[in-house]
Amino acid sequence: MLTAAICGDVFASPPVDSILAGIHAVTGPMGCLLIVTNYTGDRLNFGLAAEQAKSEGYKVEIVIVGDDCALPPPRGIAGRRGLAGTILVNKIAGAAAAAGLSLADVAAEAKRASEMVGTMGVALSVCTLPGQVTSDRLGPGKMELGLGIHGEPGAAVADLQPVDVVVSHVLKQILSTETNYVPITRGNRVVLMINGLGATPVMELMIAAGKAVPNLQLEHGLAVERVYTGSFMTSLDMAGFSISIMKADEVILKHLDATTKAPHWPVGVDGNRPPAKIPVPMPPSHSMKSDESLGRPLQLSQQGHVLEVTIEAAAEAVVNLRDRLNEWDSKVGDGDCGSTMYRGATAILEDKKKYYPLNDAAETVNEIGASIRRVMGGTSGILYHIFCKAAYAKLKASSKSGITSKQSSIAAVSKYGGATAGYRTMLDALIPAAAVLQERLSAGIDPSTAFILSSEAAIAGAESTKHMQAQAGRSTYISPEILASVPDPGAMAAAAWYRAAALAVKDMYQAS
Ligand SMILES: Nc1ncnc2c1ncn2[C@@H]1O[C@H](COP(=O)(O)OP(=O)(O)O)[C@@H](O)[C@H]1O
Ligand SMILES: O=C[C@H](O)COP(=O)(O)O
Ligand SMILES: [Mg+2]
Ligand SMILES: [Mn+2]
Repeated sequence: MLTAAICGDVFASPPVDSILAGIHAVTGPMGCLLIVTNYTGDRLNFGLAAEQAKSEGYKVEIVIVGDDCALPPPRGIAGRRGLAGTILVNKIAGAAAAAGLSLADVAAEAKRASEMVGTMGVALSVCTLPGQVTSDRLGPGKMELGLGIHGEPGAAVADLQPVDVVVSHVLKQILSTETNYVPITRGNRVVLMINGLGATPVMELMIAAGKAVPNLQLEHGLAVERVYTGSFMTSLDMAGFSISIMKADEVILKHLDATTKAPHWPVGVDGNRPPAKIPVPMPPSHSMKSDESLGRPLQLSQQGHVLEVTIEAAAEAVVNLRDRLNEWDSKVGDGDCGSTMYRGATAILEDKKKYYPLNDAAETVNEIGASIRRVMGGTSGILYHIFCKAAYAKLKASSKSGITSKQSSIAAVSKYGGATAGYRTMLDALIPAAAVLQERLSAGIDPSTAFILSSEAAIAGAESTKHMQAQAGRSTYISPEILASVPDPGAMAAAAWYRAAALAVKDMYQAS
């Protein structure tokens, strides 16, 4: 199956450096195919790692899987979520690679497989994030249809039903001719995967499979060629299962039947081969620069001191907001925004003491990006990494480019993330802040007052996300009724660090 799996923190994409370490560890002359589930954080972190690896001379291709059939095509730019159908794509690509196909051919087979598969799930419980209180949103006797595997609320809540009713509903939805998500019609051959979400006994998965097979045959006129039951793609301790259907032909069946060392693949294990041990080189811990002059200066200039205090204040604001960000994200996303931002903020506070050349604003911003890149992961991590890179480029070109560097950071986040004002993201705090800052500076107001006024615009912009429909990120999968009472966590985080930075600057100028 796979040669390597790159893990992030719970529900967050791994950071670019972890992905690069994986690529470095396993890529030979034939190249490397990255199979990525369709989440913003995954797409961007894997995308940047792939670009970096290519620039180092590696051959890398990416296939993105979005097999979710639970929701109508999303309003915004996020696309369909990657679910358990990805496991079938992994198996097919792995067998194609093991058969000696070229990188381009393996990628083409994986892409074709990803277009043949659809998935939908039903949850009987909400999963528990380590260290967080489990949501009680699912009352007794209820189930969620069309779940996401990251704990976000399902597409619909319904009364518990007998398993045959549930299975029949899910199959209809996957095979719907309205959404036309999978190219499966009567008379086709298919494979079926019943995937446990973490807390469903094998016996119950078998019962679901026992209902699904005759339903596919009799109701939908399909030949069921293979049935896989097991816990392949889980959501921590969630009870429930998902069903994936893939259209099958000889090539797909051959790859699915090929032997594999993967211990949990239910057929084809030919035993007795221990997993290969692959040495993984450690990624560099801060920016790739070998420049000896980088590192914390012994003597801070006045500007260096201001920068240090500002960074501290901004990072501490994020640290203090962790639990509330997680709480908001658990309602309108997957509950990890606070933990992801916290990882970044604590790394910044730690690295600042050793690595940040605080007298040089441009290089310091670059080092902040390096701290973020090393530890954060997730959508926020990669977008803040891009934010810092763009600011660095601008500041390096001219040390007086404070406001234009902010604008080009925002433009870069918008370019790569695909969102803009009104999409219900961090940009709804940052864009109004940059606009007010620009306006006040042009009006001749002193910079620290302009900074304060613009931070008020950031707070107001973040609060205004409560009234926005989501067009980017995970909130696009959440119903408008839930969104209406909760602000976008990424916007609140951006407003909080920006406001704290502005207040710190004001305090320092007032004191001097
Ligand atoms: N395309 C995007 N552009 C800008 N910001 C985005 C985008 N998608 C999501 N976000 C921001 O990211 C925040 C969520 O961050 P995080 O929890 O790290 O993401 P995830 O868990 O989805 O990887 C959202 O609240 C939103 O502000
Ligand atoms: O399994 C988690 C996925 O990597 C989610 O990615 P993301 O939340 O960072 O977009
Ligand atoms: Mg996440
Ligand atoms: Mn999240």
